[in-house]
Amino acid sequence: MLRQLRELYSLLAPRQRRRLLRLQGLIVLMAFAEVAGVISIGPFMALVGDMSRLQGEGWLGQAYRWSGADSPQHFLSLMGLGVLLVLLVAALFSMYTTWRLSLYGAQVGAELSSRLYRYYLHQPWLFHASGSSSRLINRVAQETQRVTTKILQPCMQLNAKLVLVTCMSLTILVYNPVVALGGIAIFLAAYLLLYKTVRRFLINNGRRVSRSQAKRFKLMTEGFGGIKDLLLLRRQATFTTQFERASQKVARGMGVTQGLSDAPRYAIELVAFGSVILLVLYLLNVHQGNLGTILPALSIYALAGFKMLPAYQKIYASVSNIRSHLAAFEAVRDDLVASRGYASEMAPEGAFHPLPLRDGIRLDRVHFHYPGKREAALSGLSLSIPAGSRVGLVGESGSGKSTVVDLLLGLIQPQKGRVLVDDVVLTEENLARWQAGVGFVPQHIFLADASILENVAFGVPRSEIDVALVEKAVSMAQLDVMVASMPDGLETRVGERGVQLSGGQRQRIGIARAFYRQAQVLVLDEATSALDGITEQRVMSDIEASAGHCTLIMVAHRLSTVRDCDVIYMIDKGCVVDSGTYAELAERNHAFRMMANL
Ligand SMILES: Nc1ncnc2c1ncn2[C@@H]1O[C@H](COP(=O)(O)OP(=O)(O)OP(=O)(O)O)[C@@H](O)[C@H]1O
Repeated sequence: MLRQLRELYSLLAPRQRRRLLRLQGLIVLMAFAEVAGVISIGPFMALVGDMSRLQGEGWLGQAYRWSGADSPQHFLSLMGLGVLLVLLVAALFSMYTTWRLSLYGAQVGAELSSRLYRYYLHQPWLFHASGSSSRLINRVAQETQRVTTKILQPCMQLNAKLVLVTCMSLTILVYNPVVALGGIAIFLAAYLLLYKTVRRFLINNGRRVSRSQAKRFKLMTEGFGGIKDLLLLRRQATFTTQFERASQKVARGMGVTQGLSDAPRYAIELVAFGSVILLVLYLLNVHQGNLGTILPALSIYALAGFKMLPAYQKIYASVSNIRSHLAAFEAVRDDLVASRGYASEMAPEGAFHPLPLRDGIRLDRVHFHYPGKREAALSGLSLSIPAGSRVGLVGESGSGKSTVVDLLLGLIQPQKGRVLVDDVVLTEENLARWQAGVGFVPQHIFLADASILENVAFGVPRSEIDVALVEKAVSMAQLDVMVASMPDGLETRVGERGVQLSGGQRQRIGIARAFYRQAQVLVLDEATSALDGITEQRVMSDIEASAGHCTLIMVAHRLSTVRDCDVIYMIDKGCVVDSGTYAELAERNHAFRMMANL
């Protein structure tokens, strides 16, 4: 456990560590204030037990004469008030420190969560293509939440209470070593015994919660994501049953951990009462029943015990919570380590000047192998795309067209071969500049639950959207009639993932999004497949019109889409098997004729 906590500490940013150090100072001061409160009760009780001390030469007698109190009772009341004041200051200090500690824990948790989110959003395409988004959502939302409330915040509590218990124990140790050592030994033994008994159980319990939590997120993402199929197939029960089972496991796991952290309190209270009886008997025996001597010691022990008992309980509860939820930290640890020192902000889009394209783009004998796949997706594929031309990529499903598109977009890099823009090889250094000039329209457009305006200018802050440019892009994508018929025009919201729009309308928003970027290279991956023939023709002719200065790369199953292309590449098993104009291919290539239904 200590190893993991050290790792967690090493993940903190220097600023967070400095704050922690300042809080540590506050914690020590809080412990001193609490100790002062406990000690202050001693003289007061000594006086209650033996008022004749006021007449003596001791410091109590001197304080009485100096105070100007007109009677011993008056002095006792003043002392009582003084004790209350010290206790009040200690209580206020403790409240303030606890509040700061909770805030600190929550803030660190929020920062870790944001750091993970930022890290995941900046990961390359393959990272996302080979993993599941529900796993990432679970880590950013749920596991970091557990790290915050079940590890970080208990850690802060643990820290504060350990300092308090140590200071308090040292104080009673100075006051009476026998009583202090006896008391500490009894409580430590009781808690250690409890902890040893439940430790393994807590660890396994935490792992079970992590597994079930991940399953719940997966079921939510898949259930809501595939709702249309679920409704149609009436398979909701499969999902709800699994969800219920996973939820029960999470609830049981969390409940058991909480119960195991809280329940021992009652057993320990019993130990505490037993100890008080033992203490009274011991003191009466040592001081031969002299109440005046016993009372102050007893009050100090009682108050110290009153403060230490919940502190011990908190330490135990914190340790069991931390132990049980370490699995949550383990789930995100590697990603948190990887995200350490991650650039807090990537340069904004506009900061890159697009890489100019004068001659053309060339794929030179590129190979690409997806991790974990036996067959290569691309094996030595070469093709060239002259600047300003319209190029079509056709081929059977799985032949490698989308992989070529991903290479052209710079989303993946070839394992062998080169991607050349003019004669410049595309590398990590110039990738951002290349991407700044490329517009991409995928087959499935992602629409945010926002207005059409915001969806066209996707990712641009609301105040920085160029509305005139959006209007132009909307008109070029043949969307102006639809927008004009909508109640709020460009401000009309489209619903989550664009559920309030037809497939064709969604795709046209995607096309408008590419136009908004004023890209010099436009890549359309099955972008017009959801449009009806007439609309496709109109959108294509608009794209063609605007593509006067644009290079157009189109992937299409429907060959009519690429009919007007300057060159069409036929791809099969990761290689270019033929190329030419539509007419040339239709004349000489049998497979092409089959695809075109000629
Ligand atoms: N993220 C991925 N992980 C592993 N393999 C992949 C991944 N994406 C594609 N592949 C594999 O790479 C090969 C080429 O796929 P690609 O998507 O490029 O074909 P495609 O021609 O675009 O197909 P379609 O027309 O069906 O979209 C296929 O065998 C596919 O299974």
